[in-house]
Amino acid sequence: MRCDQAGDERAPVSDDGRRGFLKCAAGIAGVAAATGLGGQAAAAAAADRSASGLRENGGLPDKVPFHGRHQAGILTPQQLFAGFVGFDVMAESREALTGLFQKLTTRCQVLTDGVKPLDEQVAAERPTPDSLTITLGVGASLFDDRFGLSGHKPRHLKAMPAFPDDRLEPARCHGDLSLQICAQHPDAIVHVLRDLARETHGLLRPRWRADAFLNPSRPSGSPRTFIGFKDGIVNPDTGSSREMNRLMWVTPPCGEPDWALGGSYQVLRLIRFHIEKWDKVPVARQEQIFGRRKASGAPLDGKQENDPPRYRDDPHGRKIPLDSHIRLANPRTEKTDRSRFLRRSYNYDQGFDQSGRMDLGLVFCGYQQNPERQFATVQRRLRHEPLAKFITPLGGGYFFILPGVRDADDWFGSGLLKKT
Ligand SMILES: C=CC1=C(C)c2cc3[nH]c(cc4nc(cc5[nH]c(cc1n2)c(C)c5CCC(=O)O)C(CCC(=O)O)=C4C)c(C)c3C=C
Ligand SMILES: [Fe+2]
Repeated sequence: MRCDQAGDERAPVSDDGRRGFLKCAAGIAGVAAATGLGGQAAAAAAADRSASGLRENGGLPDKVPFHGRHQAGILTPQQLFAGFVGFDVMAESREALTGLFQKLTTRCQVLTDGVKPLDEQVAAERPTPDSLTITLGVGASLFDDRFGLSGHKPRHLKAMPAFPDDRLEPARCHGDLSLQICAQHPDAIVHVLRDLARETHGLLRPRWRADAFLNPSRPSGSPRTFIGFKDGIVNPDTGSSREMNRLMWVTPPCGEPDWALGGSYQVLRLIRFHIEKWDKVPVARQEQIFGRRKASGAPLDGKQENDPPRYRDDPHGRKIPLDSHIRLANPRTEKTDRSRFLRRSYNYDQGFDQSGRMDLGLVFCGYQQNPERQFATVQRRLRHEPLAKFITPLGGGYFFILPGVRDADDWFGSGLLKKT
């Protein structure tokens, strides 16, 4: 089957409920998969790292390997803080663009090895890796006529369209490049941005930025968004390379250019909550809107967070409403199986707006093989969901996450810029 075919699903619907308790191990395996370790070596490395305190760091190594077939920061278990930035490229020639990508490669490699503050008075401090990952994407606009790349655009890359009910602000959308910078402390993200501003001076102009973070698990399990429900409970199995090759990575025969193999599509959506309105809704109604219990995160037909909802036993939606968020987002049928994708979202809080309303919400971040087959299909299913009244998408973009930098001789976009 080609990567863009949505229906005719032959693979069995996988058992999402199993994943929750495997999440930490899957995260570890995910790191191994991302770095090219396979099978027993990965398991041994995972065991080694758990023994050396990996668990205390949320399943994250202090230093996330930079080199690999895929970029870090996708299968990597989520760090606590994230900065998402859209940039325009100011380079004026193909050579300057190549130089920019090479410079970004060097700096990202050095920084993930250990973030060193630029300030002179603290420069003597030992650099700390802080589980930093920097994940680079390219937007459709990079493939215009400036750099001779127009015939080489990834097949499904286009500017993010406005969906019904979106109120997209141009100043918070799109970009030639995207950076997702994730670390265990917010200052690491600022140091990365300062370093890149200095090192790429004149070549990049920021368009928009969203700083975001994970809330702590309360009292346990998946963290909660500001809407109060646990989020990120169900995701594809990052420990399964078969699942990742079906849902995440650009793999043959996707009809994608060769240079793009090993990459992935990133969908970013800055979604504001109308939290004052939401807070007036009784909890029982909120639970119907999501299809899960607010306190435990369990589906309305289950007891625990990781219990899989059993839609087949509830065809009329008496327990889990047919229009609930989880049921529309993932109906768990054979036909909808290939529209699943990996969510890696964070919360934002930007204080109050001019009317005194709280300006907070979600930096929704999804990774997938094909944004039309996956994100957009799910988004269309969610169109008339009751949650839509309480949220407004304001920004974001579609980006293609470049394949990983293989080794010290390789650089971001080498396949694209060398060959074309
Ligand atoms: C188009 C895709 C999605 C958008 C946009 C989206 C927005 C959004 N979601 C929440 C909160 C939750 N989402 C949950 C599950 C969930 N959401 C999507 C997709 C989109 N969400 C998917 C595919 C799923 C998984 C469904 C499943 O497989 O069962 C949940 C439940 C917990 C969980 O599984 O993570 C919550 C809570 C908000 C607040 C929001 C917009 C602001
Ligand atoms: Fe959701």
